[in-house]
Amino acid sequence: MESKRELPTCDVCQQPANQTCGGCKQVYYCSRSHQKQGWKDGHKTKCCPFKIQFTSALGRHMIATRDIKQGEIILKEKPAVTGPRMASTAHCLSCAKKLQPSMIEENLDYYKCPLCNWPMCSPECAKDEVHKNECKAMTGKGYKSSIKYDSPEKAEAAYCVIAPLRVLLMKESNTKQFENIMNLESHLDKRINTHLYNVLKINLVAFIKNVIGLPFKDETILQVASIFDTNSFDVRSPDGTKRFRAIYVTASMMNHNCRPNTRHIFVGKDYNIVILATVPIAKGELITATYTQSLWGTLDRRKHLKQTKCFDCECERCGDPTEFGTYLGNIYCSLCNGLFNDNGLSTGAMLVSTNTFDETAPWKCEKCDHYIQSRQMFWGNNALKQDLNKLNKSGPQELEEFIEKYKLTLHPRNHLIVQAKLALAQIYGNYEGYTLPELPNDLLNRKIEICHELLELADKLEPGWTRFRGTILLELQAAMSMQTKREFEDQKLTKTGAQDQLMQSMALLQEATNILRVEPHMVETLEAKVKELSNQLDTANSFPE
Ligand SMILES: C[S@@+](CC[C@H](N)C(=O)[O-])C[C@H]1O[C@@H](n2cnc3c(N)ncnc32)[C@H](O)[C@@H]1O
Repeated sequence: MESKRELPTCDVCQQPANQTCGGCKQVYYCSRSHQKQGWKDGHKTKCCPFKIQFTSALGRHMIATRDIKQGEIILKEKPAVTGPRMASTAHCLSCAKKLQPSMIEENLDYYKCPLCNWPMCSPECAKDEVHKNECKAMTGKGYKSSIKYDSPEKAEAAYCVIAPLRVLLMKESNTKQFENIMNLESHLDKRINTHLYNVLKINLVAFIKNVIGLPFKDETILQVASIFDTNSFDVRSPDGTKRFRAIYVTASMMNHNCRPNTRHIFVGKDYNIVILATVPIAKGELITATYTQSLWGTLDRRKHLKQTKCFDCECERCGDPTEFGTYLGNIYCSLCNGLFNDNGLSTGAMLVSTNTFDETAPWKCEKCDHYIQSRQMFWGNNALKQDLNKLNKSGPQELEEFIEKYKLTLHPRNHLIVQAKLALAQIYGNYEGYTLPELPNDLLNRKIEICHELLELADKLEPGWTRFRGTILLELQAAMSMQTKREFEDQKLTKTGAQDQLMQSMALLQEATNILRVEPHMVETLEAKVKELSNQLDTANSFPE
């Protein structure tokens, strides 16, 4: 016999109901008035287009409870706790600003909190609420920081105590939030015997127990450090002067995917996180973020995820030896190599991993029977990475030479070549001596060509409304507008041709604006760019036919 389906009931009066909340599609109401009442009674703070589920393979993760549109805000959340990074150069403990030493009593030193002696940016910050509890806990036990800062660029390990201390002090001051944080995944069992955690056992545990005298077990103290390592977001102010770690309890329920469907930004003076859908997300789909760099090859991404987040990524991209046909992490086969097409690019075949989920699996040529061991790939990759890191990136010359030097080994979309091209896209058009008006036509064309390549790559690896796409679109439209101006002045373009090209630039700028206008610090720049391009269009329109 068919079982009777239970009728949904109204969240307010528990009577049968047939209307759902439009925001989450999870809660039912019998009428419009009860929907309004439910909203006021507290649904307002709980309504969201996702739910948290659990599976043994993925742990807790976010699932869309309704279709989510591209660009839609999925979640806005305050940080549960913030703190300096594990090892940090001198940063203010309150506002997180990177500090510069100044002359204090004839010595180059930082301004320090008069009570606990940690470097701060000002007396106001020393008195700030964020710092109050830890300052009291330290000075109450007669502790004063005595770190000797050798250089403003040297990261100090002593900072590792601050963020865990803030969480542990919450047990008394904000018990609910303390429990929320302690409920997060830590992977302490996998981290506890690593070198870093052996150091923390000596420094952090001794500081919390012996110096501050807090009655926590060693394991609880290390668990907090491990919760930070697993869940915290790296937060930076738009101008790059402030940098810290923050835990957002709900946002940290987003699992990782190497082709994510969200991005996040931080807004307001409290650095609230805003999670945005970069592509349309269908009801029932996982809502994912990336914990690594999208422009790294699979070997590097999986290694980073294993080391920092303690899991083996088995997403679709990691499972595809060509990374959706981009060959981002691949190199040419040294036997098949040597043939070129008309553009001077190698037409050789690629070496691909025989099992991307096994980092020890050999790599094989797609055309011939040539194999190499995975460790050769690792070594080669690392050697070239070091080569790239050493380059002078204040100008284009060494980056262009790198691309030329490795064109027989690395595909034009190999991640190292892509990183060099990304740097070039910024240099051409922006750096001194290479600003758009100064750029010769061949370099202007080079910038445009690189921007197109990068956008194509982004479509495959991190599609949709990502910050990467928004930024490259801005670079491309600026270069294209300059190209149009020059071609029109050189009479290579008719008035209609110029108008058409400027309209294409405007379409790119519109898309960049749709992507980036949610970032408050971008609004002014975007408005200025729209105004500039509109003026250029008006000028073109005013020319006689
Ligand atoms: C920020 S937490 C995400 C929430 C976590 N799943 C939980 O249950 O608390 C990060 C951890 O989630 C797990 N995780 C995230 N993405 C994953 C994925 N794609 N596959 C397997 N585990 C994943 C890993 O254990 C990782 O260290």
